[in-house]
Order: sequence, then structure tokens, then C-alpha cells
Amino acid sequence: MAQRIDVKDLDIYYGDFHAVADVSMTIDPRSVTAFIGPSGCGKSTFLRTLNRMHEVIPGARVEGTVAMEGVDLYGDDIDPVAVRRQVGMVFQRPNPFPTMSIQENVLAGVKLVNKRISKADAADLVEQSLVGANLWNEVKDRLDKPGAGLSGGQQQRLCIARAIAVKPDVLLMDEPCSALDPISTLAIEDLIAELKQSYTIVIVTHNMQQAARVSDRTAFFNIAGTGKPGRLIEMGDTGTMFSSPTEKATEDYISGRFG
Ligand SMILES: Nc1ncnc2c1ncn2[C@@H]1O[C@H](COP(=O)(O)OP(=O)(O)OP(=O)(O)O)[C@@H](O)[C@H]1O
Repeated sequence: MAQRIDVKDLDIYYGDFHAVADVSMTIDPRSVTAFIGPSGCGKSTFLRTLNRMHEVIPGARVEGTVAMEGVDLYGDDIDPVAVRRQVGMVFQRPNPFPTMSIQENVLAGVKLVNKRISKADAADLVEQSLVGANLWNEVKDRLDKPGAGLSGGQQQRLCIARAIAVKPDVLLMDEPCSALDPISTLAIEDLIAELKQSYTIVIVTHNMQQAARVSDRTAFFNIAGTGKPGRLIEMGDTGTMFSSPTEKATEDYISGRFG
């Protein structure tokens, strides 16, 4: 299930704008990697290149390689839709489909791939995915009610259930807790700790404490000024990054001196 990702010499563009320069990193399987850094340094942009969502924007492109278990996701024979199935994504704001029921939401991605799933298999998958997202006990008696009727934290866990229902290898999370209250945030953080047993997880967060709590490794990105590309400054074991980073910019950012 979980997969290792090797990024090599990646440059990311929006048309002529060079948004992120020269990133090389390894993301370990069955672990949580956090991306931190000031606004505009390209964390979300880089995250979206890991499942080829970046190129959905007109004019957006990359140079370099993103390899999953040695296979370049940008290779000529690779189907981007298959990549997005293998590498799921959870966004900042919970985005369940408002007119769909809870169970239809869980199955939304699966039905795109497998229209002929039997009722029994679908019911099993709904239960499995909701259990996996720590939501089953709260919703099992109202699976046919609208997903939009859940609390924000529950909606985010529903989105995680929808993402894991297609059985991805990797889960990308772009500030998944920024719209949530502290209790829901802790529920998602606990869930991330459980999910890493099975998945490779990458999370963008502005919250230093969250990066320190949930991640095994942390990557710090920075930007030298407006119009300049963001760069990966330093990446390492989260404990070390927060206690004794190598770069002064990392220390300044972590200690709240800028950003
Ligand atoms: N769709 C887009 N078209 C053109 N430029 C974009 C687009 N999305 C982002 N950018 C630019 O790319 C750069 C990196 O943005 P990005 O959102 O990746 O940074 P970030 O580190 O995730 O920021 P934040 O922490 O504020 O979310 C910024 O200069 C931004 O303006």
C-alpha cells in the first residue's frame, strides 16, 4: 500500500512564473512528512505536483522527476487520472458533495472507477472507509442523510473516508485542520497517526505544534522575496528540525521570528 516518493530536481511553473525551484527530497512510506514555511513559498504548489493536480491549471507545468517506487509519475506512458487515484488528496475546507448522502459521498470516487460495484460490496466499503476515518460510530445510523449535515470536523473525516475508499497508496493533506475547531483538529491528528500505519502521508500545515505532533519528518520551504521561487531549505527528522535545525532561516521561522 504505502509507497516511497523520490523527487529529483523539480522546478514548478505557472506559465512564465517560476513558483518553486530545484526541489529534491525523499518521502518515506508509512510515515508523516510535514511541509512548513511562510505564505507563498510554494508548499501547496509542490504538494499538488505529487499527484499531478498542478497541471490541471492552464499553463502550469513541471520539470524534473517525481518517482513513486522508482516509477516517474510524469513519464510519457503514465495516466494522470490513475496517479490521482493512487495519490489521494484532502483539502483545507471540508468539501463533501452537498446533495449526496454520507454513503454516496464515501463512494463518490469509487463509482468513477467501478460503476458496477455490488450493493453488498459497496456497503462493506462504506463501513470499512468510515471505520478507517474514525467516523463510523458517529454516522452509522444515518448513512442516507446528507453529508452536508455533519459538523465541520465530521465532514473532514468524511472527506478522508472518501479519499481512502479508493484505496490510495499516498494521502496528501493541504492544511486539513485550518477550518476546524481544536477538538476536531485533535481528532484529525489522531486519525493521521493511525493512517500512517497504512499510508504515506504528506501534510501542509501553518501550525508548528501540529507539525511537531503529527510528523516524523519536516521539510522547511522559504522564499527569498516576492516574485522569486520558493525553495526547500532543509528537511530532516521532526525532532531535530524543531530542536536543532542546521539552517538559521529554519530556526528563525520555527521560533516565530518571521512568517
Ligand atoms: N493558480 C495559480 N496561478 C498562478 N500562480 C499561482 C497559482 N497558485 C499559486 N500561485 C503562486 O505560486 C506561489 C506559491 O503559492 P502556494 O499557494 O503554493 O504557496 P504556499 O506556501 O502554499 O502558501 P500559503 O501558505 O499561503 O498557502 C505564490 O507566489 C502564488 O501566488
